Amino acid sequence: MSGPTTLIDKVWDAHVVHRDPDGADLLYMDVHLIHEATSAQAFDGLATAGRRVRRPDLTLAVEDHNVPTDSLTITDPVASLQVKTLRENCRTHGIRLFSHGDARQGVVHVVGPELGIVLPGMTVTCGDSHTSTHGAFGALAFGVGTSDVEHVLATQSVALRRPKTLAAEFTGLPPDDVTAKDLALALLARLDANGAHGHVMEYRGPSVRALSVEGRMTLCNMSVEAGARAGLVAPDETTLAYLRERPESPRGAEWEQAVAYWKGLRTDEGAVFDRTVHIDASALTPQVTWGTNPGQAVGIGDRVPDPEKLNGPAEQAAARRALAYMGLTPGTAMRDIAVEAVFLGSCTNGRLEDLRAAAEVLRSRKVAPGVRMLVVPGSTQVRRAAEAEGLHEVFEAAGAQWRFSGCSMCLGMNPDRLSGAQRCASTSNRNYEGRQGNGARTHLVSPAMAAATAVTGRLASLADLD
Ligand SMILES: CC(C)[C@H](C(=O)O)[C@@H](O)C(=O)O
Ligand code: SF4
Repeated sequence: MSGPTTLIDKVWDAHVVHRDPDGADLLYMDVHLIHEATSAQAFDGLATAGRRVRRPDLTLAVEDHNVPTDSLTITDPVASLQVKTLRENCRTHGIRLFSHGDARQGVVHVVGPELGIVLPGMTVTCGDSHTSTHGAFGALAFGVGTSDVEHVLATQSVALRRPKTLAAEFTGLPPDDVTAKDLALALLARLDANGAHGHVMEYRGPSVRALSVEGRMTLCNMSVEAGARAGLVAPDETTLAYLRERPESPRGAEWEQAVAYWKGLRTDEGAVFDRTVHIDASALTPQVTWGTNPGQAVGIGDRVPDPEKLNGPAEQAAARRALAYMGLTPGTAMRDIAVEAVFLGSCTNGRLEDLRAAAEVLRSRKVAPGVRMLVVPGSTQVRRAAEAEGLHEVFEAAGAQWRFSGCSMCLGMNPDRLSGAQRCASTSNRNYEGRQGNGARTHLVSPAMAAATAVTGRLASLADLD
């Protein structure tokens, strides 16, 4: 590419190994993350083809999706088999694996960044849609399917069509109670569930710059919920400060060299995006979802929308169906909706900063009677850091359960599930039908709102607390 270029195109172009006439580019991958839920078939395919893993040194495996969070012993037969298979595959190919109980175990998208193995300008892939999280560092991070996982294992590259570029411009600065999660939900509400299909988004503007790296991870994590291939934020001083302290980030002269390169990782003045969306962050309020896709979100002070008043027949039909599933009536104030469960965790909002925000709310307050609250650190490192600050005591004193790390109630793949049509305020990223258990009803919120909701027993923000 010549002339002013977007960051997305710069990172893409720096990784093209081969251009195919049919339009796909073969892209080199700097980091490959794997987990027990989506790697077994890929390793099987590799074995059938008689191949080895090309770069075990660039591959990192964790156990996260299936593991129980109330114990370090896996008893479920399906989970046991998946974990055993991952362990065998990692042993066979010499891949580093963080197992349940390891000090560095955790949700794959929390573990990679905290180790410092994802750096600005890198390409990252994983057989998991929320790989987009790693875009927070100015990396191009793609979730791929199992056949692509096999391809990356075998060749350290993957064939992808060049994405379109979308600038998500957040103008102004948000009010104090509006977090990265609220920015993400507000953007999704604007874009609709599949509105960024085929694009990579670059998050831009002063409110993105003001976010911590953790907040940027929350934002990038949800890119895929808009149908985007990935999302990223250009690196800056905040990124450098985060990376400087990571155990595996470059040191000494290598660090200096890397920083010099990273400084050029930004969208040039005058570069043109295929599409631009503006969101006025200063006008936002804390967001909550009412439906069964993450873009069905409103401000906490709003009401459940009337499907008949939405735009067009498709959106109306989707809303009718969502409301039937969610057991909600149009016009109900969001603040009047009572919940039975609260889930604080996941790769969206299971980092230390998220736990701190919730603990702040729960300090000297109690979880409402009849509400079950699970606090699940995104990684064992997060769990230990939180314990060192005494956050676990705050959660337990409030009546919440303090767990080991894993994907937990983010999805019903492990013992942490809701039963029946239970309603849950959740800091995760998906509210699809059955996501947290068959029939379960999910309302996506930020950590602070999850904690406020736990206290009041109804969907709430900080403004609802005494
Ligand atoms: C199980 C895995 C394939 C899935 C994903 O791709 O994202 C999961 O992590 C999720 O969040 O739904
Ligand atoms: S925490 Fe949830 S979103 Fe993240 S990887 Fe696990 S299941 Fe997927």
